[in-house]
Amino acid sequence: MTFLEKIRCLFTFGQGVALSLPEFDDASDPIALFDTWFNDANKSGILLPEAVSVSTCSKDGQPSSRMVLMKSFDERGFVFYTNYGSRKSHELEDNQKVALLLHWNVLQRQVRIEGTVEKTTLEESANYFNSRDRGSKVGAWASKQSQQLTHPNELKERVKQFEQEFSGKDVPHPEFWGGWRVKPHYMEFWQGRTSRLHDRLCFEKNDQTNNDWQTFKLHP
Ligand SMILES: Cc1cc2nc3c(=O)[nH]c(=O)nc-3n(C[C@H](O)[C@H](O)[C@H](O)COP(=O)(O)O)c2cc1C
Ligand code: PXP
Repeated sequence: MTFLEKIRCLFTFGQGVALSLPEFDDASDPIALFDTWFNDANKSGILLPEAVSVSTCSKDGQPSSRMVLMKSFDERGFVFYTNYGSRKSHELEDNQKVALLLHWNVLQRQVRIEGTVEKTTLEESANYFNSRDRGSKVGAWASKQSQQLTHPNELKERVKQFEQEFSGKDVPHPEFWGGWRVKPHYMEFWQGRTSRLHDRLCFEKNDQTNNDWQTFKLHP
């Protein structure tokens, strides 16, 4: 983003933004557009532009959402890492349908993604786990994510226990911790505009085996 664009964003905040939209036609690729928007978000100085809401659904149809950090994306999908014993992971095991939501407020932009999940490979999960700092690695072992604490000091005690267990050694990658890749079949790019006359650029595909996206626009 240029300095001038930043100033224009500041002045138009809340009333739509002055960033130009890319050309949009049937040949457009939503991953390439996401890449452009993600770069804009990174350059804009927004804290944690990679923070994304993940919505899952329980067997009986109860949706739930939480934030995670998106660690990578490409043509294959959007990846985040978590505990495979967590609530979100249990729900994703039962129902692979998932929705992601990103909001970059300074840019007046929102991206909606719908798709299905698959687990990242063991190698991919281990590679990412091994890149984390030691404290977060120990934390992953200590946290029985989404389970109730049985007593107030349980988490602290478990951290101590695993610090001792791995003292002087590398912290290994736990098999209960890894990535989910969201394979999109619907993506919508929302750009705020004046008078609430926003742009909504949508991409949809019916066949996961190819990269043929249909494009259309929606009323705001
Ligand atoms: C900004 C932000 C980023 C987060 N990133 C992650 C993440 O990448 N992975 C994760 O497991 N939890 C992350 N969390 C915690 C989750 O929001 C959530 O509390 C946790 O994963 C348990 O969710 P669940 O019980 O629905 O499975 C993050 C929270 C915030 C606020
Ligand atoms: C519980 C948990 N797991 C994973 C992450 C992902 O971030 P990182 O791998 O950078 O620690 C976060 C980020 O808040 C988190 O809270």
